[in-house]
Amino acid sequence: MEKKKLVMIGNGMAGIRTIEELLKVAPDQYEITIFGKEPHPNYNRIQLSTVLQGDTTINDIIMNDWAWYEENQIQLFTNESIEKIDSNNKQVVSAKGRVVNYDDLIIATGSRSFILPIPGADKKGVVGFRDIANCEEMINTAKDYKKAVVIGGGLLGLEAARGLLNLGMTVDVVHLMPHLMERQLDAVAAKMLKTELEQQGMNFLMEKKTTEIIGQDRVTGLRFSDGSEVEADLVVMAIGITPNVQVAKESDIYINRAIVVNDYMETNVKHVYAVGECAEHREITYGLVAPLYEQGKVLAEHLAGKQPKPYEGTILGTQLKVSGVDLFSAGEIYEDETTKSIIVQNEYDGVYKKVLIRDQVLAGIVLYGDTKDGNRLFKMLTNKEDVSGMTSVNILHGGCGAVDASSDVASMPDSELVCGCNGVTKGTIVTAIKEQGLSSVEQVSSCTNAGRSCGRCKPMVADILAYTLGDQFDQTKQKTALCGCTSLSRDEVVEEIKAKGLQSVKEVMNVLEWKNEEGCSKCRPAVNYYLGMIHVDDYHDARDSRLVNEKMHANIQKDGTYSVVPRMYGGVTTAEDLKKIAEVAEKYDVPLVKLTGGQRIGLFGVKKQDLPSMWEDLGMPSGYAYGKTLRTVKTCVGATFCRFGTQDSMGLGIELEKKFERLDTPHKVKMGVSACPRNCAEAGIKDLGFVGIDGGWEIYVAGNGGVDLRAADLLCTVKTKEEVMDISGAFIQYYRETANYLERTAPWIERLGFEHIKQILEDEMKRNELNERLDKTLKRYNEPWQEAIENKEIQDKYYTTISIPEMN
Ligand SMILES: Cc1cc2nc3c(=O)[nH]c(=O)nc-3n(C[C@H](O)[C@H](O)[C@H](O)COP(=O)(O)OP(=O)(O)OC[C@H]3O[C@@H](n4cnc5c(N)ncnc54)[C@H](O)[C@@H]3O)c2cc1C
Ligand SMILES: NC(=O)c1ccc[n+]([C@@H]2O[C@H](COP(=O)([O-])OP(=O)(O)OC[C@H]3O[C@@H](n4cnc5c(N)ncnc54)[C@H](O)[C@@H]3O)[C@@H](O)[C@H]2O)c1
Ligand code: SF4
Ligand code: FES
Repeated sequence: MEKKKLVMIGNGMAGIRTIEELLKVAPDQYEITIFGKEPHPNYNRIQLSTVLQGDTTINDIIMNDWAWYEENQIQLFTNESIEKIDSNNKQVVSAKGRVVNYDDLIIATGSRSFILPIPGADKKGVVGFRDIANCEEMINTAKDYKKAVVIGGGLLGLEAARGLLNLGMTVDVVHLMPHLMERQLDAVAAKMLKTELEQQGMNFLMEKKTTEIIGQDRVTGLRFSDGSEVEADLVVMAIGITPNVQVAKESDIYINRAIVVNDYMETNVKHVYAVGECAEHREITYGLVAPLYEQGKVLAEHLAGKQPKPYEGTILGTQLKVSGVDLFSAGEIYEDETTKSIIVQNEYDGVYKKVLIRDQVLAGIVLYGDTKDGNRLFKMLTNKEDVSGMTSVNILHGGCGAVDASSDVASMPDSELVCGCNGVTKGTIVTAIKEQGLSSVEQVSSCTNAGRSCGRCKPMVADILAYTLGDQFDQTKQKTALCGCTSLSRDEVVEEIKAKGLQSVKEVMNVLEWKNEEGCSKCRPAVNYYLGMIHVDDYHDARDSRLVNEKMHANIQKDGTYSVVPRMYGGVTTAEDLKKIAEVAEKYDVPLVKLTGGQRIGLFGVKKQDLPSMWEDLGMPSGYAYGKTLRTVKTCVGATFCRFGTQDSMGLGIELEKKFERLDTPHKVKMGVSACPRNCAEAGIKDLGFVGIDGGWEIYVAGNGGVDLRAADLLCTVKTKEEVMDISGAFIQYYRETANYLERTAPWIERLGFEHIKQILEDEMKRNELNERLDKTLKRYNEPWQEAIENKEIQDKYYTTISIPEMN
């Protein structure tokens, strides 16, 4: 049966959760196309605060990588917004003019930062805080400027302010109201919060209304309604959000504050749904993920025809992600004549607790300084539990004064909520641990979703694991399980492959009893790599288990096109090769021809179906610009032309590249060869670097010039090219055999210790053994594009077009 077409506008948290839920209940129902305005795959927006605060990196917050879309056969267009919905013809039109038909349409466009409509708001240095681009702008600004002002003392503003302090800026927070976070905290809790944040270094300008942003091109300060001014190099607006509904505005979809939906997320137009922050349900638009995920589940089940329970709205619980601050708030904040309150204020310990009760049920909770009763109280609030038989102590502190984590967990009822973001209870987690044999927090997350959003519940998940597994709980496994599909660590998997002689990815997963028999995008490429590393003589590579770029032998670009980067050994080319590249660029109408950082020429924006014939026309080897393998060997001109050169850097570079090209390594490997210590080829920030000196070469290892800058360590000095090849081969092979898949040489050497690696490489016998295994492995590689050109099956399987929506 032909699949129905589902199009989703927006590639954010609520939308993608909806698709994940849909794939669970109706994996084959739809051919799915997603448009995202941002250039990234789906990421955890919540964690932008932690990225800004320096606790994690952008790479770590990707939730569904490119491979996930590919594996689920989802056509993703990033960096491409939808500008028009034509609900009569059931079509959407993108800003690039792409027209795509749908049977069902989901609008999941989220919100944008509200920017004060005041003079100067468009100056350089004024940003919202909503996406990766904003986050990067703040991080970059902090490198050159020192004074930040955050407008808005709500959740977002305070998390941004903490991040900017961590980036070394001085920070003023401008707030309109008399106390901070007035939507979540009462005056007492807000005062305690303000005192704590002042101690952390924030300065507050309370009850200030900004009327103008001053400066020429770039912001230099703010002016307030009372005439006072404050200096600023960076202004972050965190004064709330505006739902993104422009795209629906010109159609006949009904919009109030946001897109109005019913209890099944249906809009007034048939086959058009809205979910997330762009949706308005019973006159409420939500700005936290918990309700949006509930909406997503209902919508997915509705689309799958499962007749879900209607979505009836959510009571929100909030916390602030600033270290040193422990607060929780839910429901109503302020007393009135219909409420009775229980209040405990312990100024000495900095603890404040307030529970509001109306008609014998909880109406609101404010906790500051001690939030361990937050989830229990929140459950009482949402379940509308009758508290008439309870004392105030019982309400505030529960049945017993338990202290340690395990007894806390033991006394928790199964129905108690553990992960507020994802609505996961203790009972669900315990059942998953027992039934699926889970043994790490990561596995519990991937199985139940607990911990996948703000991450605050992870310590509690770990406590539940420890309590449920008892003696079998192994703290070390918490970090080392290969992925959620197995409880085995990398080393255990490698040992099992060797001991049991396992030959294929499928066999590894079967014999080692993977929980998910197909594996996932994390373990499949890793297992394929380990198998290839172990079976030196022969290994039948599982191409479909590789990461998408390696599978395609081309780097997939933001817009779904690919890049073509032919090899230029040592960065050296010829007029003949340049002519070929120019002809191919012209023939295939290549939109961008660019010199890459690795001294070669890249052709960008190539259509998938053009790849084989382009490579055939080029007749050059692949540069593997997409691979976990040797990428480039950067060289300086060296002794051949440079008057400072003492060695033949180009000659050595070419020899190295020819020897190690195509070899699978745990992560990409880059090399640099300079012919004198002026080091023009930047050998000091390469995985392997060589610097010519009088009478020989210095060999440097484990440098990195990327995000985590690391200067390479001097491993040794040698006299001849042969020694260089010998040490390099042994180094690479030792890295191949001992690193975790996707671990660069820099973290690997930190983990194993430089001295240890040096000792191994100083041992001639070990070096010989390593080189022997390496040489055997190198024999089995062929030129991948030559194979593809000669093999029709490969071409049909990987390089024909599938369901790419047509351009208008
Ligand atoms: C810094 C920060 C910290 C946060 N912390 C928390 C927290 O601790 N807890 C919590 O629960 N929530 C938190 N949130 C809120 C949470 O991130 C949002 O509620 C959630 O991301 C909303 O999901 P969504 O899918 O509705 O919107 P989004 O995640 O914003 O996704 C919408 C996507 O649609 C795209 N889009 C918009 N228009 C178009 C178009 N016309 N065509 C194509 N694409 C389009 C947007 O570019 C965006 O990528 C935080 C938010 C921020 C910014
Ligand atoms: N930890 C979390 O749960 C978390 C963290 C960050 C963001 N978020 C979500 O992101 C969204 C945006 O957060 P937000 O804090 O911007 O929104 P918000 O609406 O919660 O808070 C905005 C704050 O700015 C203040 N304000 C409004 N106008 C002002 C002005 N002119 N000058 C000074 N202050 C002014 C308001 O009084 C309010 O306290 C919300 O939906 C929020 O829930 C949640
Ligand atoms: S590294 Fe030395 S030899 Fe090479 S180009 Fe620079 S100055 Fe010349
Ligand atoms: S509470 Fe946020 S991920 Fe669990």
